[in-house]
Amino acid sequence: MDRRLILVRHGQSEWNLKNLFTGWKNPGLTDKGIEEAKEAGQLLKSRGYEIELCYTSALKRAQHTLDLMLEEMGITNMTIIRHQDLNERDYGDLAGLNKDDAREKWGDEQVHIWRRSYDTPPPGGESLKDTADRVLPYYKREIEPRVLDGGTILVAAHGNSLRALVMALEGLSPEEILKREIATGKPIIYDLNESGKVLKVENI
Ligand SMILES: O=C(O)[C@H](O)COP(=O)(O)O
Repeated sequence: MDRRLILVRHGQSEWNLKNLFTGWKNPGLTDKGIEEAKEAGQLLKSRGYEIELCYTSALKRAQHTLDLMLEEMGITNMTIIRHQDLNERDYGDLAGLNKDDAREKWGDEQVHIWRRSYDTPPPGGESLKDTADRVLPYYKREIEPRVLDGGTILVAAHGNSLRALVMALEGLSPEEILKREIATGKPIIYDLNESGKVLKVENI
C-alpha cells in the first residue's frame, strides 16, 4: 500500500520577485510562479499518482499553486482543505521590508539568524520553532492519519512551514535545518511506513 506525502512550496510570488519579506502578507504569483506551478503539476502527472486529498494554507500564493497543479494533472474534482496552520512563518515587523535593505540596517548575520535559525524569532514574528509548534500538531492530527490510511496526499504550502515539516519528517537537527532551502515549485515526495516514518525521500 502506498503511503505517499508530496510537499510543494508555492511558485514564485510577486514579493519573492521584489525580494520582500512576506510571511502572512498575501501577494499573488508572478508569471514565473504560474509556470513553476504548472511544471510541478506536469511532473506529478508524469508519475501517474492518484491524489486522494489536498491541503494548503490560507494564503493565495499556495492555493493558486495547488489549483494550477491540479489543473495540469487533469483533476477537476478534488477535496482541498485550506488551513492557516500551514501558513508561512509570520515575519512580524519584517513583512514588507526588502531583504537587502534589512541586511544593510541590521547586518548580514542578524538577518540570517532571523531567517534561518531554529528558535530566534524576527521582531514581532515567529521563529521556525513557533511555526513548527502549529504546523506539526496540524500535520499529526489532520494530515498524517490520512497518509497512513493509504494513497497519496498533496500539500502546497510555504518555505518555512515546509521547513518545519521537513525537519520533523527527516529528523534534522536545528543546525541541519539552518542550511535547508525549499525551492519554489519543486515537489518533495516521501514514502512513509505504517507508523509515519520516512522510508524514502525524492526531490523531483
Ligand atoms: O516569507 C517570505 O519572505 C518567504 O516566503 C520566505 O522567506 P525566507 O526565505 O526569508 O525564509
